[in-house]
Amino acid sequence: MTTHDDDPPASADPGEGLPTRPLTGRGPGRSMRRLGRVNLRVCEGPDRGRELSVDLEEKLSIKGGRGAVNELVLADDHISTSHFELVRTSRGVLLRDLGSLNGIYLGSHRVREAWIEPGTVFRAGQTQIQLVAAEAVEVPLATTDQFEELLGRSPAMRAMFARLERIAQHKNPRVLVSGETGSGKELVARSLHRRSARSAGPYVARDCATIPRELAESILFGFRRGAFTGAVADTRGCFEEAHGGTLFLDEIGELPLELQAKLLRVLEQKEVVRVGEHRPRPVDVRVVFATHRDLQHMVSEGQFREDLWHRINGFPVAVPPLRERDGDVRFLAEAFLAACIAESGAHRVLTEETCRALEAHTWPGNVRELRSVIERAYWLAEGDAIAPADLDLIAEPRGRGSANEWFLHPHAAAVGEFERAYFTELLARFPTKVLAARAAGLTPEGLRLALKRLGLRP
Ligand SMILES: Nc1ncnc2c1ncn2[C@@H]1O[C@H](COP(=O)(O)OP(=O)(O)OP(=O)(O)O)[C@@H](O)[C@H]1O
Repeated sequence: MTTHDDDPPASADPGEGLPTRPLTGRGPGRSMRRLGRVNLRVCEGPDRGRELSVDLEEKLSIKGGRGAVNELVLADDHISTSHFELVRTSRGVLLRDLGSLNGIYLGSHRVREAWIEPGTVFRAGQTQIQLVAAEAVEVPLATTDQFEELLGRSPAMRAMFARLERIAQHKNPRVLVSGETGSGKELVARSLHRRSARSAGPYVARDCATIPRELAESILFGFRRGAFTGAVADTRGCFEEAHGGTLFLDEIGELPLELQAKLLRVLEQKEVVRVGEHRPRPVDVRVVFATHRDLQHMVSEGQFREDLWHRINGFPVAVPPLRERDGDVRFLAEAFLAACIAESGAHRVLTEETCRALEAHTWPGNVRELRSVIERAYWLAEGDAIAPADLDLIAEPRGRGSANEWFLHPHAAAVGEFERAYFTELLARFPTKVLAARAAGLTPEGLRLALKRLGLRP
């Protein structure tokens, strides 16, 4: 996530390297050791002898498969286009099957995912690959527990703040923010804008998942009066609205393929052509993209343009899931509670037991879920102290409790819990919300409303 940013990432243009400035200007940055460079060697199969060395600090994961977009491109016919990945986690290197046809094997065991150590050999198709080394690197940490509106005191978040600080100073970085739903991607974009030299300019946010397909081009690039039925006046698109500032394009993976080509042109030429016009209009916009999907995987599957992926992936920022932020649940809970008190005046406190219940929870809806749990508990609590029962949480990891455990909770809480687990899993399984809605037997609007009701999506 956070890098020694003196070196631009491999996918960035020359000259796009991040400036080497102090991290916050509020004292020297500290650092932590985190998994960094990973070396792989192909020891058996058509690519035998191939070696790969990747900085996981920058790349976050290494993918292997036959598709050209993988870091480790393999010629083995028994390997899928997008076969496996090695991911940096707080526990080490996680090997994960990406839904391949023939699977991955550790010895004779087929595994879906496993933590592997240097020296481990795994097999994909007829190819054997060894994790030769996994080295720790020193990662700078911000010395504050806040980056504009983003709060966090865990090392994972302070490492991200340090990286954001450097990106914010950059003239025109291409930032791709990834992270689970509700983890704070939009807040990253807004905070980057506020910290940048463009902060006096406009900040415009658009969620590509909610733009109707037939209107997408005119919403992004604008249209001329009379260009289509209902186009009653010349109208700017969001690129023009964000001129001089920042445009945040959320859920970029949901943009239809034909529009991805047009978007790429706009990014390269820095000008838009409104629907119904021919005249290009210059736009000076810093675009921050976000996704909760694995875009690289989508590229392998032909669902996302490879050239656009390279174009937008200049500076990847991975927002860690809340469950990987040591100490942040309590810190954020107290901050959200303080905001409720400031707004309505009634004093409440979280008991020690309540804090422990919050920390035991896995937070599939991440910070958004935590925020809505605290806000709900604040209003439901009968006395000054917010008790664990006011949280309406089930202590077991979501969706994995046995049927017997569901009966220990009131019907409404159990159903809500099930629904949150169901929709979180649904979103993780399908590349687009349209497909997710279809699988759930809902309209896209029905899905949106359900997610909103459950506090899983805006
Ligand atoms: N680090 C943080 N500090 C304070 N508030 C946060 C933080 N991260 C997220 N939030 C709050 O959590 C909610 C969800 O954040 P946000 O909308 O940025 O998430 P997201 O990842 O963009 O969600 P989605 O995937 O649904 O688009 C917002 O209310 C936001 O203010």
